[in-house]
Amino acid sequence: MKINGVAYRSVWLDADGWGVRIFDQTKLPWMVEELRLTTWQEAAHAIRSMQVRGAPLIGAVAAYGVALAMREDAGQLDAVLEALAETRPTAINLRWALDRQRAKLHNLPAEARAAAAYAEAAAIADDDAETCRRIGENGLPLLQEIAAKKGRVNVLTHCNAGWLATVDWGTALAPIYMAHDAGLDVHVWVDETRPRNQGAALTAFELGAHGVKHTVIADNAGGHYMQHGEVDIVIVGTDRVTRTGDVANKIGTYLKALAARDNGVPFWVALPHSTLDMRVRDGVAEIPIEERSGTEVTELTGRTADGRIETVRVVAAGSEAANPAFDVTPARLVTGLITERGRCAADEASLLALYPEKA
Ligand SMILES: CSC[C@H]1O[C@H](OP(=O)(O)O)[C@H](O)[C@@H]1O
Repeated sequence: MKINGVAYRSVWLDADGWGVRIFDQTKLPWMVEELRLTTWQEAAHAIRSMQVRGAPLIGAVAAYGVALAMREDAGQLDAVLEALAETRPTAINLRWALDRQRAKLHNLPAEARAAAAYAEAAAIADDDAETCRRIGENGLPLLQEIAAKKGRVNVLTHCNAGWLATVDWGTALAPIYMAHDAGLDVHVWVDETRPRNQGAALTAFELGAHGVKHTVIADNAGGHYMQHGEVDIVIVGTDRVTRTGDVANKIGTYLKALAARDNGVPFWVALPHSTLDMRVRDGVAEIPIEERSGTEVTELTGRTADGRIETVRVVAAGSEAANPAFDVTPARLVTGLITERGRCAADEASLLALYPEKA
């Protein structure tokens, strides 16, 4: 997508053909700062520190991390795959991308691994960009249907599931970009998404850069707007969908789904094939939920009036903080899933009808 009229992906190969470039998303929206990754350890740090985040993007950067490792020492494949897999536990795309690299590289001679790893990483990135574009196409009719009835479409989204969470286009935001580009009057309620503020910092930045009307709201305000008929549809991304349609996503998603159900607001989840985990049936019981540092809750980073980026403590001294980074929305609260292959109900039969090869 575009920043100041210039088209970008969220991860790309540097001009020298081996370094990997990303945006440091911990600096957005205050600074648009590119980083050049040259080692697998730097890729791992970028994922762990959330310089890059978002399930599909995590997978793509990990795949390039494997390529950087093979360029350095092709004999370290198993150790690097294991180390990258440990960077973040919830988004299944990380495992999916690493499994693809393992399958591609494991039986190759060492001298062939680097070129093959870079080719596979590029294929993963290209697959994600095209997959997300098709998610946009398959989600667009949902917005067109609302617009036909009432003119303006008010969408609520949680966290950031835009192009900064994927290689391009995004998942939840892809239909919104396409609706905007098709001339629909679309407005987005952007959950700020405490504690890392991916909504306030990243979704708002993306939508603003694309000219999409949006309003940032406190996470706790979404139910109020649904009660007052201000939300026509909720569309969120996801980090893992089980074979029964349970949805792991940023903490707070479950509460939005409850409010949506209570107010008769459709609750849709957008995902690429790489986010499906058909090994899991019960998402609440089986999906590992990442516990991040409590300092993400007790501290807040922002820009001062004179332009300095500062971090301040926002919690009483001495108080502890807990910080689960995701929750699981049971399939029963999900209206439907938007995928690159079409839309379907959040249940096993519907998913297998779309993805028969995953039976
Ligand atoms: C398109 S996947 C986006 C998904 O990933 C985010 O988590 P994080 O920012 O911690 O990587 C969030 O759950 C988004 O919905």
